[in-house]
Order: sequence, then C-alpha cells, then structure tokens
Amino acid sequence: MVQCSMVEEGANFLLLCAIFAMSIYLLWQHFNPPGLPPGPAGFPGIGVLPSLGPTPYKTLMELSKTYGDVMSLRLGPSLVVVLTGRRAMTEALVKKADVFSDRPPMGLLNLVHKGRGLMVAKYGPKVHGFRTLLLGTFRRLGVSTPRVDGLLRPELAALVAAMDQQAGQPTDPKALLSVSASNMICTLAFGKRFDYDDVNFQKFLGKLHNIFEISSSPLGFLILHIPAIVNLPISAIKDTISDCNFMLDFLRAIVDERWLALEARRRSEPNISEWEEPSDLLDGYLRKIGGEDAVGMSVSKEDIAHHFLDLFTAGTESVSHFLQWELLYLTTHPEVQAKVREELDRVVGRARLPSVSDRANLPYMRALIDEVHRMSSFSPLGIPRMTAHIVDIDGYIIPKETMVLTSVWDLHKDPDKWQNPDSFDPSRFLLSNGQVNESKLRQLQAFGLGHRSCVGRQFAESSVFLYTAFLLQRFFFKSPEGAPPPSLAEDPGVFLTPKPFKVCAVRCNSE
Ligand code: HEM
Repeated sequence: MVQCSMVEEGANFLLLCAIFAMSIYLLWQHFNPPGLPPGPAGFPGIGVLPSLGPTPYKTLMELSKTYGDVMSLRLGPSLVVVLTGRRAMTEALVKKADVFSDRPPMGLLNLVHKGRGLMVAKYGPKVHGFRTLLLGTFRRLGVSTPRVDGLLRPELAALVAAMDQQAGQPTDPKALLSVSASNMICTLAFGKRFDYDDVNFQKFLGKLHNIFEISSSPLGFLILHIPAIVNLPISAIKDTISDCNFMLDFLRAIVDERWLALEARRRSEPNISEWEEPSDLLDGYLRKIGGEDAVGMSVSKEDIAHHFLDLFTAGTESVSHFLQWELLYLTTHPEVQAKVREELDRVVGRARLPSVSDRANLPYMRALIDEVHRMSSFSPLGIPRMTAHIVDIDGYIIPKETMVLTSVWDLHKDPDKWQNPDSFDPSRFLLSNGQVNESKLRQLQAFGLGHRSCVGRQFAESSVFLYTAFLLQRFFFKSPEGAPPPSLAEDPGVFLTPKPFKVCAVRCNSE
C-alpha cells in the first residue's frame, strides 16, 4: 500500500513538473513567438528598458548595427519592432500600409479621446475619411498656395511686433514661438488669432504645454510602453487628463458658437452648394455635419473638438520646436545666416512681403529648412505605429498588435548616407548649380510615411517657410554679447528640444 501511494505521489509530482514546464514553454512561446526579428534579450517584465539610457534613439541606432534593419525587443512588457533605414520603413509603412497604420494605445490621449480624435485612433474607414476631409479642406483653403499668405500674415506681423518690443535684448525665444505657432493653428482652424496676453488663450496654452511636457518626459515614455500606469494615482497624470478636458471645453465653446452662426446662415441661404469656399477648417468641418460622404462617415460637433485637440497637440509644438532649432542654428552659424539673407534680399528684397510663391526661387532657404529638420530630428523615433494583424517583413514574423518604431534618428544621422552627419551644412542639399538636390531631400523623413504620415505637412511647410522668410527679412539673430556659444545638444525626451538658450533679435538697419 505504502509503496503504491509513493508511486502515485511520484507520478503526480512528475505530472505537476510536466504541467509547469509546459506552461513555461507556452508562456515563452506566447511572449517570444517563433520567427520574430532578432534583437537583444531583456529582463522579464521590463525588457531592455533599463539599458536604453537617457537617449533611447541613440541606443536603438547602435543596437540596429548588431541586429539589423528589422529588430525586435521588449520595452516593458510590450513587444516592439524597430525599423531602421529607408528600405525597411518603405517596405512596412508604404508597401504594407494596411497592416502598419494603426497606433498603439497612447495612455493619456486614449483616456481623453475615448475612441474619438485622429492621432491615436485605429486606422480604418473613419480615420481615412477624416484625413480625406482634412486634406480636402486644406486644399480648398489653398494652404500651399499664395492664398495662405493672407491667412498667416496677421500672426507673422504680431510676432515681428513682439520681437521688436524686445529691442535686441537677450531673450529665450521658446515662449514667444510657442504662442505664435499655436496662433497659426487657431488661424487655420477658426480663422482667428488671439492676443498674446489674452487670459483664456494663455490658460489654454499653459495646458497644452503641460500635456506636451508630460508626453515627452520619462513618465510619458513609460506610459507608452506600460499603459496600465495611467491607472495609478499619480498627480501628474490626473492633472494632464484635466488639462485635456479643459482644452476640449475651450474648443467645444468655439465649435458651438460657430455652429449657431452656420445654422442661421443655412436658414437664410439653404443652398450650400452656392456658398463660397470654406473660410477655415471649422467652416469646412461644420458644413459636413448631418451629411454623409462617400465612405459613410458622419461628423459630429464632438468629433470636431477632438480632432482640433489633435491638431493643436500635433501642430503647435512641432512648429515651435522647429523654429527654436532654426534660430539656434542660425545664431551659431552666422555664415549660413548671412548666405540665406543674401538670397532673400536678392530674390524678395525688403520692400515687399515674402509669399509662399517665393519658395521655388529660394533654394538656399529651402536647404536651410531641410538641414534643420535633419539635424534636429525632433521626433527621433517617429510617432509609434501598431500592426493590425500578423505580417512578415524580410522573412521575419511580426505578431498582431506589435508596436512599431521608426528610427528617424538613424535615417538622418547615418554616416554611410551623410558626409559629416553631425555638422550643420545646408549646402549638402544643393546641386553644384545651386538648385535643390531633390533626391537628397527624399532621404529625409521628418513627416513620416504612408497612411498615417503628417496630415498637416503642407500647412507646416508653408508656415515654416513664411516664418523663416519674415524673420530673416527683418532681424539678425545673434548670441548675447560676451556669452558662451549656446549648446547644440538636445534635451533628451520623446520629442527633442534645444537646451534653453537666449538670442538677440536685432532689426536689420536698411529697410
Ligand atoms: C515642422 C512641423 C511638423 C512636423 C515635423 C510633423 C511631423 C509629424 C510626424 C513625424 C507625424 C507622424 C507620422 C507617422 O506616423 O508616419 C505627424 C503626424 C501628425 N501631424 Fe504633424 N508635423 C508637423 C506639423 C504639423 C501641423 C502644423 C499639424 C496640424 C495642422 C500637424 C498635424 C498632424 C496630425 C493630426 C498627425 C497625426 C496623423 C495621423 O495619425 O493620421 N502636424 N506629424
């Protein structure tokens, strides 16, 4: 009897061991399915997060030299695939766009949008329809044509006046550029700008800034890879959600006011097809309410508020970051500044205002703008994507719902593609005849690729061009007298900003 129960216990023990071993194997299989792209091993639960260091984009660039253009690793519990190099990015984001166009859950923004909005929504007919509506309205507003000059000039004039008030004294340009970039989005969205000292607008900007700070901070990085963190009682998270809700209320109020005006107009002029082109984005969106377009998409006032929140979060800081980097490079490279102003003086002069139609005749200025994009690479890993279903790339298997990062940093800094990649040299984008080298430009990827590429790109390009031309037509930018040269190193984060610096905007004397 005793012998029999010992045999039974032994068998049970073996069975338990077998079940345990099988569970471990299945778990391992679940987390490391066969055929994954190669990559560094990490620690259970946290993956390689601790070894990424303060500049993950640089660490990932180094790792890709060992593991290749398609690399997999774990950041926190989530499986992440990192694409490096244009070939791998085009293969995934363009050729297999239907699989690579979702966004992973982005903690805070998902909580705020609750399924609405554009930037964090899953790709499908609704996002496609909204992007089509947005791009169509941009076209009707003429954002890449001289029609946009008139729309943007009041804000450019206000920025120039604010810089004049500084009277050439050393000033950190960050706050001013941020309020101005935000006003550009207001102009585009609602056809109006706010005074820089408007109390409500200041409050709105403060909230926008807070959202950006937390998204770009290490906490933002952690939330992206361990979304459950948003449920922890962390005051910064609660504050950000309430900031987003404040911004939504601000936008809802504007949408409601304009909706009432539109309804009144509809009553007096019922035939909308006879109306003139929309005056701003909101006008274009509101005219769609109640109707359905080809993809069966209807628009509500609430959709509009959520979309506009995305336009502000995506559009304000990107343009403001760009301009901060541009001023920093112009200040530290006076020879480049002199060259771009010489071209501007020759082509536009000082007697008339620059127009987007001048862009084609200012190759050096275009090259300057592209070199600022390359050097700053302020979104060094793009905005994350997620696979919609299982897919193969280069013979590797990438499971459904895998986060995908694009190594923009590597693309812009690879010494095999760029001579002296760390030196600021706009002429790298020019041919020997002084014209822009279009094939070199195609190596840049500041605005993403495929179905989820930057929807505001044309507007961003026109505004950045007009800012550059307006400011350089009027001011010399130089470092404060006797101050050490400002650092060109980035403040690391999800989005890269320059370290705080001061600049003197001195009026050009011969106007
Ligand atoms: C210098 C300026 C800008 C840069 C460098 C930039 C860059 C980017 C990048 C890299 C993405 C992600 C693309 C991808 O996933 O492939 C993006 C998305 C986006 N951008 Fe921009 N952007 C700029 C300005 C703007 C402006 C001014 C607006 C609004 C008017 C805007 C609106 C958006 C939106 C809504 C998305 C999300 C699109 C989607 O998920 O479908 N951006 N941008």
